[in-house]
Amino acid sequence: MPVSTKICGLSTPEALGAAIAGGASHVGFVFFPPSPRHLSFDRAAALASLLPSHVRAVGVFVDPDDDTIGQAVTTGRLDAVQLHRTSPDRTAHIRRLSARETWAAVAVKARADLHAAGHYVGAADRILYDAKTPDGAALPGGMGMRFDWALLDGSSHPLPWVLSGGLDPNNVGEAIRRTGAPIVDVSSGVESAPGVKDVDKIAAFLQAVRRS
Ligand SMILES: O=C(O)c1ccccc1NCC(=O)[C@H](O)[C@H](O)COP(=O)(O)O
Repeated sequence: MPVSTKICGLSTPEALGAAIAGGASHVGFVFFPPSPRHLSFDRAAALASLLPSHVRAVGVFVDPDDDTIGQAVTTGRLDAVQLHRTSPDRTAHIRRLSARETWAAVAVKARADLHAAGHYVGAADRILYDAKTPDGAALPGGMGMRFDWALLDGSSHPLPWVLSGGLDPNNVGEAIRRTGAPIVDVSSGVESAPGVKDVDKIAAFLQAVRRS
């Protein structure tokens, strides 16, 4: 089964083009003002209009309120929503409200953190295992941090899942072999500076996934 790839935090047509040309299955648009990747809904809609129908647009949010989700879904062409720091109850509510495939981010540092995934059964469609960022960090993701992939050994994933956190063109092949991830997600590993995507790194990442 080929591994799918989400390139997250895109903000220019050039980077979007590299993701599409390299075979990404998903692209991520971040709606979180403190992030260097933050987009307005209009900007995201303009980018989404460039996507072929087989590439899915994922809106990335941090515990969003209903208005934010409503605006994002009506303005942009979002196929899915990805929720960070959002409780299972809120996640279930947003899934109903948005009528979109819903991904719940689970922040992982220790094996006990994996238990949180089970709480999203019935609330989310997919779990995104991401590295836990330090207490007080400005962002819950997109910081190039990875967690110990061995923590996933023997895991019976309660939902379809995505591997994220600190992936890059050099380590993604090993990450896929080690974990059996069906989908991998990357942001800062394909950037030249925070929020600045590098088209060559996007191409190299997608090539490394294809070769894995
Ligand atoms: O990327 C951001 O700026 C961001 C901001 C707020 C919430 C989530 C965010 N990113 C989530 C992602 O899906 C990233 O792709 C994921 O955390 C992996 O990032 P990286 O370790 O930099 O590859």
